[in-house]
Amino acid sequence: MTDQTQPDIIYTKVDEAPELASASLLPIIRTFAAAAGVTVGTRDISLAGRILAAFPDFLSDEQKQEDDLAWLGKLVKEPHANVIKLPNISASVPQLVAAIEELQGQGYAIPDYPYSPESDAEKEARARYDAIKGSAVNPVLREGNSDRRAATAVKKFAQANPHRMGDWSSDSKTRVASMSGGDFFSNEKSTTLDKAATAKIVLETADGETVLKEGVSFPEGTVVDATFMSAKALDAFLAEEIEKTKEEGTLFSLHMKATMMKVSDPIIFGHAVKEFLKPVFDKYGDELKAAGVDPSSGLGDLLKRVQDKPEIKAAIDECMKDRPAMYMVDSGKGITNLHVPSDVIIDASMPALIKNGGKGWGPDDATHDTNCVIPDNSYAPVYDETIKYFKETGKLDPATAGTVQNIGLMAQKAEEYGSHPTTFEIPQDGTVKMVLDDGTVLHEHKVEKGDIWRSASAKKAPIEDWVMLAIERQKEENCEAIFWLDENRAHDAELIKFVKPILEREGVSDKFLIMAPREATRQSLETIREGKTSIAITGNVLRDYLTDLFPILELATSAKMLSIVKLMNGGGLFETGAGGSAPKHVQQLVEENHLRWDSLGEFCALGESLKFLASARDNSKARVLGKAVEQATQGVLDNDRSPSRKAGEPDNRDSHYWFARYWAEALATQTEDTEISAHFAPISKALIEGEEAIVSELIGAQGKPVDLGGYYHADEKKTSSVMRPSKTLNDIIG
Ligand SMILES: NC(=O)C1=CN([C@@H]2O[C@H](COP(=O)(O)OP(=O)(O)OC[C@H]3O[C@@H](n4cnc5c(N)ncnc54)[C@H](OP(=O)(O)O)[C@@H]3O)[C@@H](O)[C@H]2O)C=CC1
Ligand SMILES: O=C(O)CCC(=O)C(=O)O
Ligand SMILES: [Mg+2]
Repeated sequence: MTDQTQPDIIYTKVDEAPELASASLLPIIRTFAAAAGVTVGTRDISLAGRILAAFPDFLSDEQKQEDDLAWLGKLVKEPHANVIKLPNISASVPQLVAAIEELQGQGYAIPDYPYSPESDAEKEARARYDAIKGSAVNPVLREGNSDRRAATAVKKFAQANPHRMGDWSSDSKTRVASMSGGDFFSNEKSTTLDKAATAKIVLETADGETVLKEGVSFPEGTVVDATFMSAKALDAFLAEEIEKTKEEGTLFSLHMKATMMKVSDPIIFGHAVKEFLKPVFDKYGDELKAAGVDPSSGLGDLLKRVQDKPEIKAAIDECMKDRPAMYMVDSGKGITNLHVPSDVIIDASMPALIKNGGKGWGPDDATHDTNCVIPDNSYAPVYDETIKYFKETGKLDPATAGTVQNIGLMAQKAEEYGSHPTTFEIPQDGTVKMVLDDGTVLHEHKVEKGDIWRSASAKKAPIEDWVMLAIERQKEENCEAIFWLDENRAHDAELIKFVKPILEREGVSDKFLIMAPREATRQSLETIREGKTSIAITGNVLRDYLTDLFPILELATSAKMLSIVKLMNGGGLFETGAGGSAPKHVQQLVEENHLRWDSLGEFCALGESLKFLASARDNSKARVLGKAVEQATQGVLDNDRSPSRKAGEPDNRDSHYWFARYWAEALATQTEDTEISAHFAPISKALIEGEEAIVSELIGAQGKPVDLGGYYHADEKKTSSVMRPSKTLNDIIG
């Protein structure tokens, strides 16, 4: 990889709503950048693209696709990397299967997803699909720690235009339920290695020793954790909460991260499906198994598989009558919380419920108080405390609230999000041991069949980089800064041993607090209620949770966040917002040709990427472009040009027109680079003069269903024609 062969900026091709938005925005970015000699390339990290790249041996030469994720994985370790990363699908099994079927229907002869692989070929296909499953992109690209916050302009806009917040009442029955023991939190052990080591993980049983994993290598200074969740304790807890929910008259809801915790959380989700339908599984367990039912694929998949089994269907209906009402994903279509493991994702689902005053949607298409089941106690206290705080003090006022920024430990697959290769569903009662090459038993746990055992780790260099990033950010903001670490949790206690000496060495110990997540939650909420800023310095999971929770409370969405990954080898990865790919937005576009996706995250990331290019390569034209992007973003906010939610009103495409117009205007009127101003003067003029035609062409396109030629692998030409319906605008952009 050399600078000469590579575009200055790589913009990622993704899925769903952000990819639709790119069809309209990327041509604008490319045209504008080209005028300043900046090149923008694309690399495909979409689910369909990653599937095709994994099966070259099943495809014709024209169908073959390069493995762009592997290419990007190398790029992010190079000092000149400059990547704009949009959110992509982290696929659950049902999503993966749907994408495979769509591709097969388009003539790509890839293998079916083998649910229970038997032959070597099936095992091989399954291994390739498993590598694509879940959050398979972010951990590869995130070779640095995370800095997420609302840009000042975005925060000011939210304060001036506060969104609606649901009221909280002190007698709300909404609550968080977590296990009272036997969970990952209570079983955790953690040690920091004083020298480099290689470990194996074994299960000792009455029948002998099974090697679960070998050759797990750790550099010196790695914090290595091991823990497990007891299957029995989990089932007892779920059974009790189902009963309690019914007594309390609330909605039953389960909040997991089956995408990012792609091994452990689908298993926990499966336990909930099984427990909810316990009488059915007790009576028809064998038949369900024979029909290929895997509870971790959800109720939706189960119902499909028993379509022609009236007796089981009747038993399910009977059981459901006796169960509490469920929190719904789509009450109109009967899609429940337990239908698909990737539908309810905790980072987005809990904040949305909290923003709505603790109410979830029920099967009656009305909102109700909800029991939020989050089995493990490691991070559930954050939501529990938030809910308690709002019950006590009432809702937050976005017009006056301050902001919580985040510095997250993320690099090199830090903590739980890197634990997939070392997570196991225990096949037999016994003892799991993690043994180092010198024979030391690092960790051991007595386990039972079905328990979920896992080891997670965090490396020294990323930890140190994270603490230094926090120090830098605190200096910049000069505000409250809290390490969300619990001295009574094994892993956190190890991290504190890194944090304290660095703070002392840098002479800044007095600028930082160290608080357990529950206490830090309350403290931060009190701080922002006073209109002030707090920096949350957290591990990887809380990075994920908090950068949806606080933005959703403060700005209504995490899509508007600035999300910077300062790559450890010097490059920059600029993520667009902190949220996902908004499948509901695609549904609306397909039905009524209105895309409510807000590209503010893309605008912010583009500005940062150009500024980074300017300083990393001393490129003054990129600096001019970047500054103008900031002005254009400000223009979109000041003039309220963000997309509306309703068809017939300005949408994502309109916001891109205004972004282009303000960008061109800023470039035409700046005086730093006369070549650029001369180039953009006529473009700016054309965009201003074309307003009436462009706006009416864009609005005129809305209101009718559209065909994109696919969902996971849409037709590029069709998508482009849907997303670029204004001839006047297209003629100007070229
Ligand atoms: N970085 C990444 O790559 C990430 C990927 N994901 C993936 O995204 C998919 C969907 O995840 P989900 O949990 O539903 O979360 P999403 O963030 O995609 O959606 C939740 C809701 O947030 C709102 N929203 C999100 N982005 C925008 C935006 N740009 N403009 C306006 N509103 C927005 C929408 O609300 P409304 O419907 O009310 O308009 C949306 O329905 C999954 O496949 C998941 O794995 C999730 C998080 C991060
Ligand atoms: O990688 C994913 O699946 C989700 C990422 C995410 O939610 C985040 O980084 O905030
Ligand atoms: Mg997230």
